[in-house]
Amino acid sequence: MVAPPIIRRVNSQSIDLSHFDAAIVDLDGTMVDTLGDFVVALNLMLDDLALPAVDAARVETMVGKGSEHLIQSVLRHVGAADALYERAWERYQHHYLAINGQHSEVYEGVAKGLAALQERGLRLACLTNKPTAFALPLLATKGLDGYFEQVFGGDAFERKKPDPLPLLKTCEALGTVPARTLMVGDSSNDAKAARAAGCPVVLVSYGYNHGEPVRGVDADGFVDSLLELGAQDDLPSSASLSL
Ligand SMILES: O=C(O)COP(=O)(O)O
Ligand SMILES: [Mg+2]
Repeated sequence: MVAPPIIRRVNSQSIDLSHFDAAIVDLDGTMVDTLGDFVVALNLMLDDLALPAVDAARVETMVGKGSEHLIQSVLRHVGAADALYERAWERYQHHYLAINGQHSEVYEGVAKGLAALQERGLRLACLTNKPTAFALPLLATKGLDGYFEQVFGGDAFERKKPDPLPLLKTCEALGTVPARTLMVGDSSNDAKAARAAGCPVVLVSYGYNHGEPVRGVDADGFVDSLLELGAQDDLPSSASLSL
């Protein structure tokens, strides 16, 4: 007889932050709405290469798997040859560093949510697929750098999310075990990496999920803001996070 499928318990139980020693927080789409920066830097790059511009709606579906993937996807989208990649990467890096943070906004509830998680005893690391050289100045410009003991970009380890390696390495750096380290992200990339690493995972409802509805992703819970996650015990039970 075929065994019945295991039904994950979702929307049934409030998450208890005392189960966690740390949280690993994603950057783009989770803490900062960086779509504007991506679009501006990419279009300056395309202009330098005499290629047509891309629009924000298209870029949104390509974000989250690191800059290399983003540039390759954009070049393919505008019908450019793969051979242009090296020059495109050099131009993109130049422009991104010059405009980093200028067309981006911190999402509502992020600073308060991070502070609330810390007050509840969780240590924090930021883990993004963005290059570390982009992530560090962005966090500093947005006043978010002080919350994190560790910041790792997409070039910090041999492989990026959705591979579990960056999460396992971040747990190692924090000195925490994956089962007691909560991943907080915005996409299936974060959720897949967390599942494979053995970290529980909560996704925000507002970020970039490769153009797909985020609630279709296999995650342990969804929140509308980081403040909702950090201050959930203060909310009415109907608004509590499910796990
Ligand atoms: O691909 C990116 O640059 C963004 O990555 P993140 O969502 O992991 O921060
Ligand atoms: Mg993200």
